[in-house]
Amino acid sequence: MANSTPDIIYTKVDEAPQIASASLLPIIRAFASAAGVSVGVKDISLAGRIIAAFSDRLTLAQKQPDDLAELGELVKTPDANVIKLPNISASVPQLIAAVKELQSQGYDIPEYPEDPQTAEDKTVRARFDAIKGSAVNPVLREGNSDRRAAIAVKNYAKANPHSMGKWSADSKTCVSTMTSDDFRSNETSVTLTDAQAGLARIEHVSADGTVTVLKDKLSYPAGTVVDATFMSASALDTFLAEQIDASKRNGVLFSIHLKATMMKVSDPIIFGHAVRQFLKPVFDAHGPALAAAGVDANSGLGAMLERVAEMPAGKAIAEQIHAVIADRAPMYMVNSDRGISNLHVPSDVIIDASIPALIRAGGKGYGPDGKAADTNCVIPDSSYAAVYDETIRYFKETGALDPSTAGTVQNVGLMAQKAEEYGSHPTTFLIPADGTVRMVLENGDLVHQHNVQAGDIWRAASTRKAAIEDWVNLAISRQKAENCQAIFWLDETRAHDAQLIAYVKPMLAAAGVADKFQILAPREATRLSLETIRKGETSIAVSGNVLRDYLTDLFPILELGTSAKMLSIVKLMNGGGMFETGAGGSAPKHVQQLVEENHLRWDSLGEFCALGESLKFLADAKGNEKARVLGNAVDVATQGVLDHNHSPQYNVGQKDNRDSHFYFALYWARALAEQTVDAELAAHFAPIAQALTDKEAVIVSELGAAQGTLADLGGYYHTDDAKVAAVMRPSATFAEIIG
Ligand SMILES: NC(=O)C1=CN([C@@H]2O[C@H](COP(=O)(O)OP(=O)(O)OC[C@H]3O[C@@H](n4cnc5c(N)ncnc54)[C@H](OP(=O)(O)O)[C@@H]3O)[C@@H](O)[C@H]2O)C=CC1
Ligand SMILES: O=C(O)CCC(=O)C(=O)O
Ligand SMILES: [Mg+2]
Repeated sequence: MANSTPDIIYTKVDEAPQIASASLLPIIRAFASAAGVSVGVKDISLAGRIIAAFSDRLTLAQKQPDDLAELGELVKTPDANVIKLPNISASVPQLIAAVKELQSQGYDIPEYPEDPQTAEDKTVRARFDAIKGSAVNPVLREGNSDRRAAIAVKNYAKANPHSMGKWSADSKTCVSTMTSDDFRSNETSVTLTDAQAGLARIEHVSADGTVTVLKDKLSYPAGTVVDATFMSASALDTFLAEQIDASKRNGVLFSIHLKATMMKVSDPIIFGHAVRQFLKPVFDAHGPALAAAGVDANSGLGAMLERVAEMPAGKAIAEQIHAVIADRAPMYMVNSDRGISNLHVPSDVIIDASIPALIRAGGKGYGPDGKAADTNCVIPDSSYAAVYDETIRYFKETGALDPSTAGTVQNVGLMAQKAEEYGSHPTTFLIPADGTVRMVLENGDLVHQHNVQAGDIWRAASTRKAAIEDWVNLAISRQKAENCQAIFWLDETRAHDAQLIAYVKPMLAAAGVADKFQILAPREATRLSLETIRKGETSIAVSGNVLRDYLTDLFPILELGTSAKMLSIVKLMNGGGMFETGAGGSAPKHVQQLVEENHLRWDSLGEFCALGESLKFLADAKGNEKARVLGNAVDVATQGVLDHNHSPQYNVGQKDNRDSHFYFALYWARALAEQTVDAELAAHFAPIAQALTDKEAVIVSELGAAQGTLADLGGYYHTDDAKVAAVMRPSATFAEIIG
């Protein structure tokens, strides 16, 4: 692969970032080619992954190679230089919608078997399961995470603070979480000794002694931290029922926040419990009929209403559903205009983005009446809920953060080699019958054992020694570079964290930097970090994988207004580099606005930051000095876009993504024309910079004229490249100069 691999791999993804790429990537390729830098593309989109998985059923013209598998190999080599945009981690409703769209385009993709019975259905289902949920990031993230705001971005945010909702001390907004029998409370954890290294299996032993192997041939090297835990279904139901009642009693919106995408096995099941508890009278009255009609609560109220509409007695059931909803506490809405509630689609409310947005708004969510209201934020598992609880308490006490003076929380996140809960998908099980679940090692040691009941969710997760050590070393080097407060967000009273602390403390001591770090449980770390940034100072959060995810949305959304502007570097453990674009997702709402008004408010600042880093990495890795010149000029261009306020705005008629790309190209070309390190590049870009300068008014007017109409993308999950290009490159003048 090495010789034919392009210098940089850009990723084809979904939704807003993919549409933005239709405008940005031609610019990047044109500029890079002037320096002899090749930029390839690998398709990791949801549609692309479905097509690759079922290529055996497709025509030659339709077939696609498995780009994700190829990239998964590449990131394990020192040659890797990947710009990774956010992709859809699909929930079942999204997967079904994508299949339907591909079928309508003539692709012979099978239906998603919701309840596979035959051997063939089970094979199909296994292929879909490999595509479902967070199926890309765990494969590509062969390194730990370094996410922070670049200094220019942070300074811009201070000079141009975003609006923040006001907090009042008597806000009724709160976080509610379980106090027992959840993943946090039931967790056990061990670090495997040399004698314990090797294979492991997970088995279920039913009350009558029948042993069923749930998973075999797990392979753990010595030093791996292996956890196991479960969430009790009955405790969960009791908790949810209480919270649904409490929300009504306290006059607040009911909301539930999960990560049904990334935690693709456990969280859809928990979401399904919430749907069933909220609509308990309906399920009590019609449970068997609903099941017979194919209703799966895990797929949400939206899919349920569709199925109910097809039932003979559907009208009466639908009426009962609406009557129950009317009688309950009002629900936190995804889109009140369209009647889309928190419980409609499991992937609509994703905790890392949803709670920070609510906190940014002063603790308000939107109710069914379209009005902002105080909200009960239900987070069933208590492992990380304290972070949000403490943030909300802090703002109630002290008022909102002021982005014009706030400091920053950076993150060093443990995520390599599918660390922690992140990699638990193949070892998470919905328990079929009462009994025990145990993990047994090759040497016969029984390392975990839990008494479980039917319906409980049991899961194991592992974290490898090499990943942990790499993470601690990254923390040490980042703390040294910033010379600021650094906190390991680890709770010594939690089973898993205690094992990590046993790694962290000796490593810090050996490096002579124990005094530079604190180790604090999430609640205490949250409080101290908020106090630190309120003083305008910097803190580094050194965290596990889930907190990496949560904190790199929470703090950026408070400090910068969005996590889209983050610098997000994955230093791959085998020497390569992966540069993620921002810390946010694929912004589905943005596509809707583009289709309706031909305005794309996606901000590509994350792509600009990643591109600069990728080019400079290329220069270091391959001794390509032209790439360094290009990379340094990217930084100047990014600063120019910020300084001159050319970032996309919210509303139609204002500047959008395409305008920001034009200005990025203009400033990039100027910086290249003006630099004196490489005369050849300066000579190449001088006329381009001149042409872009001369034609600025024409180009801006051509871009502006495109807005305010419907935009045809030729699809949602599997768009038509030519149609998207026509929408995203409406300025003939600009396209001609870029070439
Ligand atoms: N790295 C990855 O691959 C990731 C993938 N995802 C996936 O993305 C999808 C959506 O997830 P969700 O949790 O809704 O999070 P998103 O980050 O996509 O959306 C939340 C909101 O963040 C704002 N936003 C995010 N990125 C940008 C940007 N570049 N420019 C401007 N605004 C931005 C928008 O707010 P507003 O509308 O207020 O402007 C948006 O509506 C899911 O399929 C999820 O699995 C999510 C996170 C990371
Ligand atoms: O992999 C995913 O599903 C989401 C990842 C994510 O949200 C993040 O890394 O910030
Ligand atoms: Mg995230």
